[in-house]
Amino acid sequence: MSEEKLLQKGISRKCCLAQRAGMGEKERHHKSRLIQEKILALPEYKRAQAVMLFLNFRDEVETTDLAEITLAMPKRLILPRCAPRGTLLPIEVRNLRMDLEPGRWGIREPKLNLDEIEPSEIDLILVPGAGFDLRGNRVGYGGGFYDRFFERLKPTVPRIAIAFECQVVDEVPVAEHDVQMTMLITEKNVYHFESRE
Ligand SMILES: Nc1nc2c(c(=O)[nH]1)N(C=O)[C@@H](CNc1ccc(C(=O)N[C@@H](CCC(=O)O)C(=O)O)cc1)CN2
Ligand SMILES: Nc1ncnc2c1ncn2[C@@H]1O[C@H](COP(=O)(O)OP(=O)(O)OP(=O)(O)O)[C@@H](O)[C@H]1O
Repeated sequence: MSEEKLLQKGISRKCCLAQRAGMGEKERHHKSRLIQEKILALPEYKRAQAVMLFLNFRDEVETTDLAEITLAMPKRLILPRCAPRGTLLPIEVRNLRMDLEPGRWGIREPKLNLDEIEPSEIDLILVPGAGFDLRGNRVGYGGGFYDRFFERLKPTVPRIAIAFECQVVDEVPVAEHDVQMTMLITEKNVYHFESRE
């Protein structure tokens, strides 16, 4: 990635995260609930048998209840574990109280003794991010974890980003490796993106 692109991404990330950090606890909780309701109503979610979700850390959209609901449906719940060199391991979780431990950065991650699944088993992936634009571009925390992981999924798997409306900006800088989102869910909207291909 070019020096300039890296710099642009850094600025965009900081800007979006500052917006998100400006929200109060109550506001975040309320908006997270609205986002969860929108996800539960999606045909893509209803259809999916195996859902890859993430558990929120820092001031992200809260996803713990959605994880519990997914297990209760019952659907298969897959959570990411960070591994070296920007790799995400998809691990199946059956019990949120028993199966998690704090990983790098304090993110709640599946324990390593649990089953790692094949990415091809995933029907739907819910994606975190720092900022998004309305073309489906995403900027994350800069680890490149998700872009690398998307390459391992079936191309038909919907990539559904979750964020607060305040994380949506006019334009997010894009690099060659960046994979476009299929949808973005905020507390206000469900955005569908057309594929660039
Ligand atoms: N809830 C959740 N889980 C997730 C992600 C996420 O965005 N949200 N990730 C999405 O990819 C991965 C974790 N990615 C991360 C990448 C960088 C940093 C981070 O704090 N980086 C430092 C700077 C670099 C470093 O220390 O190596 C920083 O920002 O201060 C944190 C998480 C996998 N799990
Ligand atoms: N598919 C890929 N193959 C090789 N390198 C990649 C790939 N995706 C990202 N990278 C590298 O990873 C680093 C971070 O990329 P980028 O800034 O796009 O991450 P991000 O999308 O913000 O992070 P994350 O997905 O962890 O939230 C860059 O140096 C980039 O070149």
